[in-house]
Amino acid sequence: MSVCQVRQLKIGEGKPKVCIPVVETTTSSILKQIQFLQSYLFDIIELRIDFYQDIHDLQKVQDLLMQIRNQTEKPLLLTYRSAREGGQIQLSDEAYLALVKTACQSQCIDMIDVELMSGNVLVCQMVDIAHQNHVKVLMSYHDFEQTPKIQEMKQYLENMEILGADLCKIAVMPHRYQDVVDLLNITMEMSHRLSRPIVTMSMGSIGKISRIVGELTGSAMTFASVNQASAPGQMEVEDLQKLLEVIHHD
Ligand SMILES: O=C1C[C@@](O)(C(=O)O)C[C@@H](O)[C@@H]1O
Repeated sequence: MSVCQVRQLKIGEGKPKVCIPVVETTTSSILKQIQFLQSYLFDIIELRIDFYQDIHDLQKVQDLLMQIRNQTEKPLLLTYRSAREGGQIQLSDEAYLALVKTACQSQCIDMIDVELMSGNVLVCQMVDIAHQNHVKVLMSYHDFEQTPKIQEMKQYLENMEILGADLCKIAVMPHRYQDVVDLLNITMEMSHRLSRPIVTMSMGSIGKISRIVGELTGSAMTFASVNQASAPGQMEVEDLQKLLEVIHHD
């Protein structure tokens, strides 16, 4: 597996890196939650900005990012998850681009989520802005309804690499155990084939196994919750850390 370094963190090496999404809606509740997280063991904070009530006010977004940066040195991933892919709101292309620009230029974030399905032109613009500002791109694809065909999932991951992703991520919904096994199989294959770390998860209850076996299959990051999950199947961080430790090998 290849490695993507963010601050001191080497994503793609050793145990999967644990990311905790913050899904609060106001500046004060977001800052409070991040303060609260300090007592937990994890690697990355994901700010789910689609939950933020002032997402349309870019000055407020910038101020928020600044306050977060002053509060924690943890690697910070900024994610706008579109309603189309299971998030809270749908921004226009212009608003999405402006948000990405503000976040990357703030110099307060380390990684940004870019949705593959935004279209190649927009994706390339966002990747350029991120890289000009030394922000890593976690490119993503989500399907909350089903697990796409194997060939399709592989193609998504390949396209992400071609479009300049630093990390390539897919999150899909299983309906049967075979869907979970398919996801694990393509993870193993693509983590060898691509020259970027990949992140995969099979959501929901039957997909939980995919959130703990990344060290074996080659999924470099896994998402866990503290009180509030941002997707079905996420485990509480303490439970996840125990399971990752049990599976860990030298
Ligand atoms: O894309 C992902 C993965 C995720 O959907 C999950 O299944 O854990 C959770 C989201 O917050 C994150 O942006």
